[in-house]
Amino acid sequence: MTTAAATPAIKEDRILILDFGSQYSQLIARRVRDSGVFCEMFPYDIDTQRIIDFGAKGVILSGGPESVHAENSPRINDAVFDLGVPVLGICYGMQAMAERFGGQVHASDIHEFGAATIEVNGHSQLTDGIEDSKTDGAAAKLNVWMSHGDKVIEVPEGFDIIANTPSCPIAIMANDDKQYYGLQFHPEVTHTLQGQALLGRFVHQICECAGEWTPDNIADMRIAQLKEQIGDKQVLLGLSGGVDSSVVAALLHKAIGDQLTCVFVDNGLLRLHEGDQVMQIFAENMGVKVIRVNAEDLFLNALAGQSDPEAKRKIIGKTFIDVFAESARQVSEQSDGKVVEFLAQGTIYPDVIESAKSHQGKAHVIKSHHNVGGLPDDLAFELVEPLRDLFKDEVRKLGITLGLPPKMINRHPFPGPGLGVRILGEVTKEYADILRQADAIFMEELERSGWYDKTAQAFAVFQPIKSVGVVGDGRRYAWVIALRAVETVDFMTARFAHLPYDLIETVSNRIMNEIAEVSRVTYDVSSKPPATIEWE
Ligand SMILES: Nc1ncnc2c1ncn2[C@@H]1O[C@H](COP(=O)(O)OP(=O)(O)OP(=O)(O)O)[C@@H](O)[C@H]1O
Ligand SMILES: O=c1[nH]c(=O)c2[nH+]cn([C@@H]3O[C@H](COP(=O)(O)O)[C@@H](O)[C@H]3O)c2[nH]1
Ligand SMILES: NC(=O)CC[C@H](N)C(=O)O
Ligand SMILES: [Mg+2]
Repeated sequence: MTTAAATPAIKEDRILILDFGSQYSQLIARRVRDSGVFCEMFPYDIDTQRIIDFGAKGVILSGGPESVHAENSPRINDAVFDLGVPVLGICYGMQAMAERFGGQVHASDIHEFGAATIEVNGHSQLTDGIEDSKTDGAAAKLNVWMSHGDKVIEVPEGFDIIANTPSCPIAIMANDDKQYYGLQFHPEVTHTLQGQALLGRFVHQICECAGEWTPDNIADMRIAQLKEQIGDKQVLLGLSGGVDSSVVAALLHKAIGDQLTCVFVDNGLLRLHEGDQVMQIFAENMGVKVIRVNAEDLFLNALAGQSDPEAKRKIIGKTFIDVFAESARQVSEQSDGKVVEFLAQGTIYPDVIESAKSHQGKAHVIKSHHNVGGLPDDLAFELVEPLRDLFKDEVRKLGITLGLPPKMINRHPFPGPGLGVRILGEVTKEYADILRQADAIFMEELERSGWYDKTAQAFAVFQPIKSVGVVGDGRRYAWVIALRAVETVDFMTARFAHLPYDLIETVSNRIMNEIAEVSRVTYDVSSKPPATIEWE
């Protein structure tokens, strides 16, 4: 029974975003969450049942590249309007709504792109009192950001024209009775100065969502959801000591106490002394039961001879599950034979998106995160993934609320496949030992120079190629280490960190001097996209 956590009966007030393919759709989600309201985005064509089950208090229809006049262009599922909740259409979303209710949309190839000032002449619940500037007696003005070719030229019955620009006669339309609204511009981009105010007005006043998407409330809500999902059953949590699984541990500990057993797997692909550190932190800070499994041989044997990145990820994902299954048997034996039905993981939203298991869009598989795309099809557990819809910065805030130590919260992420995806090609213990030493030197110097906290993630990568060097008049023919450091907020895009040359020089000299098996060090200057953060 491989099941993603089902939508629980206890729900926070929530907004449904239907994505028609705009480049800014993801920003709508961020803005709504920033105003304290939970939301999720789905492709415009998801099943009717899912639209109903989501339990939205309001729906936002995104923009999109298509034209409502084009054959087979996307249409709004009528189930949206049957929900009886307010609907906000943005750009394409507005045009599709106008067309649906009998208005007229004028097709054009010419694009209006960029800043525009609109005049607000009409009144609506959405817009009244929201303005950038107003002189007595004159129309209120809004500075907005447009990106469209088509435009609505006649509003449907029941709608009023609220605002216009010289080139766009209907920049805002509103039907206050039904609470349907259309914006031709993009409120989700920061160039629309009152964009956050308009979205806030929509979700709070019009949809009547409470501003409960705050770390305190998220914690309470998730704990209640976990109690409901798990009942009196036993749960096994894969605990890596990273931010995500530590936050899950804290949530589960609060929700179900000693029905929780954590398993920390030493897969031989961890950083220097990591196993001991994790066990120590958890014994000291968390008061949760943790089993440590030494599975280095198991992982390295399974990986022997494998050099394809996706194959390696799948093997690691499966071996993790094998270890979890064995631990579950042991836990079950120790608790009067009660079967462990649930496996908890610290899966977060970017893991899901990049493994394309998302209900969020039709994204391509970039890489199979071991805990999502790398899971076997015949998983014998029901998954518990309370962070599956959160971004990393939201997880960190939640961790602080739950009282986790800042040192744990501010750790750089470390991928489950660990050094397995930082040793390019085949993984061996020899390579892992060399890489561990190089990585430890890099971390030490980052900490010492204060750059650890200024970068979002940094690590060393083992290159299985040899390069010639000269040491003490002798020839050295040895391996190459790459250093990687990035700046990013959400790990979806990243810029390589502009570390000072002096720091890179210190690290490079130390690595080549202290590790005889390394003859050369390089610095990775690739950003994401087009590169990814990890090399495999
Ligand atoms: N060594 C490990 N032992 C047990 N479970 C693990 C291990 N490594 C990863 N996992 C599981 O896989 C999940 C995803 O790993 P990932 O590295 O993305 O998250 P994390 O380690 O919790 O946090 P971070 O991203 O900050 O490293 C973890 O949350 C955890 O449930
Ligand atoms: O738990 C994980 N399992 C994985 O299989 C995995 N692959 C990448 N990452 C981490 O995800 C973030 C984005 O990485 P990429 O740009 O390489 O996709 C970075 O923070 C990566 O370290 C993983 N985490
Ligand atoms: N940004 C959008 O949603 C654009 C909508 C539509 N494709 C247009 O050009 O008008
Ligand atoms: Mg990790």
